[in-house]
Amino acid sequence: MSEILLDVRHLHIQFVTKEGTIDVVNDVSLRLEKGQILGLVGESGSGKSVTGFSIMGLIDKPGQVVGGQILFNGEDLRQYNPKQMRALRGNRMAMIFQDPMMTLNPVLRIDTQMIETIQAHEKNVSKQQAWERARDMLGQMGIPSPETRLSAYPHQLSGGMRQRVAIAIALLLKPDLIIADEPTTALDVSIQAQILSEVQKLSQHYGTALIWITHDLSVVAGLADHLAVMYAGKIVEQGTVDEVLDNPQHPYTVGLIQSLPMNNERGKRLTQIPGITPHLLHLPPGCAFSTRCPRATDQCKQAPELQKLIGEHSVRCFFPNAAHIVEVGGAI
Ligand SMILES: Nc1ncnc2c1ncn2[C@@H]1O[C@H](COP(=O)(O)OP(=O)(O)OP(=O)(O)O)[C@@H](O)[C@H]1O
Repeated sequence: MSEILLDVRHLHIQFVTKEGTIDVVNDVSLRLEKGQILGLVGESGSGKSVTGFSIMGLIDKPGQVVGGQILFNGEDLRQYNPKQMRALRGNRMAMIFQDPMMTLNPVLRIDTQMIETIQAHEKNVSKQQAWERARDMLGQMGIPSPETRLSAYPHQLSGGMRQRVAIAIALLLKPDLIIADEPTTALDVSIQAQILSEVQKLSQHYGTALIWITHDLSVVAGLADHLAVMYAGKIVEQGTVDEVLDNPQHPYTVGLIQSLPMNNERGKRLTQIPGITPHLLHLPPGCAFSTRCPRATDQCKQAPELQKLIGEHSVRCFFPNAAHIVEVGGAI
């Protein structure tokens, strides 16, 4: 039987700004089994990072989780106090960021940082044992001559190496869950591909589940088992990678897939989703995508619920691509 690691139910997060209260994440539900990889995809500002931060208990004023549940190994993290959350972070769950310096301390050598991470969470591990574990983890992250790199300071490493070290630190305590917020976006494509493949191998090896946040569908297409597509704070489509990519139902997902370079003919301009993401304070009534949507009708002035389709697939649209779908369930 599969074991559910993370079960986010109807998450609702608001930011209070001078202009008004904004629902930055609204009715987001996500499930992740142990060891699974979920790609959380959407344009800038769609609420992906805020969702990730809320799972880690890192939402701060003016933001607030105002509704929903975040169940991790069956326990509701919204009931945890800051001390309990700190113990969980770094130990059972970790986060990696676009900028590895969010994880790394610029004035400490890599070995010091890695040994401290292990010894802060595990008693009875000697310095030598911790050093060996650090060395092995750097090696597994594809870092050549890890012994030498361990005595380096972060600024002595390239951007790609720094990110590998940050990922190695996140993996050191073999957490159940890592949330990766665009960690390869700033790197060149070949280094990005190497890092993705190493992370995928290590996640399988250690049974670590991953939420990989990205605006780039092509990054997660070969990495994730499941995809959730966000638009303006809501999940508009989710399912297994094959369900979503082979059979996209929401017009926004269709647009994201069509705009991938691999789906465009050489020499032609890239296909783009028309229009821009509306500001969250000024969303159109009903479906937030309706102003950019080729399928929109008057009905879309009402807000569609997430509808279950076949398998694990679901979509938030009155007019999914689903002429062939025989069994469309009720709202989730
Ligand atoms: N401190 C803050 N105060 C007010 N609004 C915020 C704050 N942090 C985030 N937001 C708003 O929350 C919304 C979601 O932001 P979030 O960073 O989660 O988007 P994203 O999909 O991860 O995009 P990006 O890839 O640009 O980070 C955005 O509209 C953003 O303006």
